[in-house]
Amino acid sequence: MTDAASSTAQRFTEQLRQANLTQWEQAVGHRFVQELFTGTVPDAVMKQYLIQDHRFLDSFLTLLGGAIATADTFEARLRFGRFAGMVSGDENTYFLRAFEALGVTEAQRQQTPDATSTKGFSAIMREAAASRDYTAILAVLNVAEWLYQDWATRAPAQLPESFVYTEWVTLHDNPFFNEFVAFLRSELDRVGPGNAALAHDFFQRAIGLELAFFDQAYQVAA
Ligand SMILES: Cc1ncc(C[n+]2csc(CCO)c2C)c(N)n1
Repeated sequence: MTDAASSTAQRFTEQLRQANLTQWEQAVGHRFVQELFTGTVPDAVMKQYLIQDHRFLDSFLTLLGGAIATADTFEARLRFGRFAGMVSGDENTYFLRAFEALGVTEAQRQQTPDATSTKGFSAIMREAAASRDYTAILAVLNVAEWLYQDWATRAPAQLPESFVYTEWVTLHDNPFFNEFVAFLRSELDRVGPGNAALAHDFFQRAIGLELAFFDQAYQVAA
């Protein structure tokens, strides 16, 4: 192996992914992802997924706030700040437009209880943010962002017609997002080895929740 290749193989974030590869691939290759690419997610499943994911976004912003508070460089704080602005803008309008296109009413959204995996995600994101530990926060952020980028970049060139599907792919595969994932990985590569057990713990739990999150969308009456 060349020096460059061996140092790539030893990246801390790659070690984390390799340690959880089975679950990672199960999530990235999930039925939901396959059906998203072909535009064949049953409407009831897509509605349930998006209702739950819109709630996920609320806790996610708490986690980003934790990253802004605990990052150890000004540059990192600026990056997280810019990203928080993007998430609070474009992505939020995607949800609202998708709810309208799918005929999801405000009442339906309010009456739908939190799925177990939504509660689990909310809890781990709040736990990581409350820990005030930059490594723990980065471990959860890396799973949430990198795993989504991984499946989105595996999408076929020809995407479905409806923006409900297509935009959910392109939101997770575009130059701004890809650069942010690269940044998240380099930050965890840098600080993670100093607190490896903690990083592994949060990373592993977050992957299990990602898988459960896709699964729960199918646990609705179609
Ligand atoms: C369960 C679940 N896990 C990860 C993501 C991905 N994600 C969450 S917030 C965010 C930032 C802006 O897009 C991204 C990429 C998701 N949506 N739902």
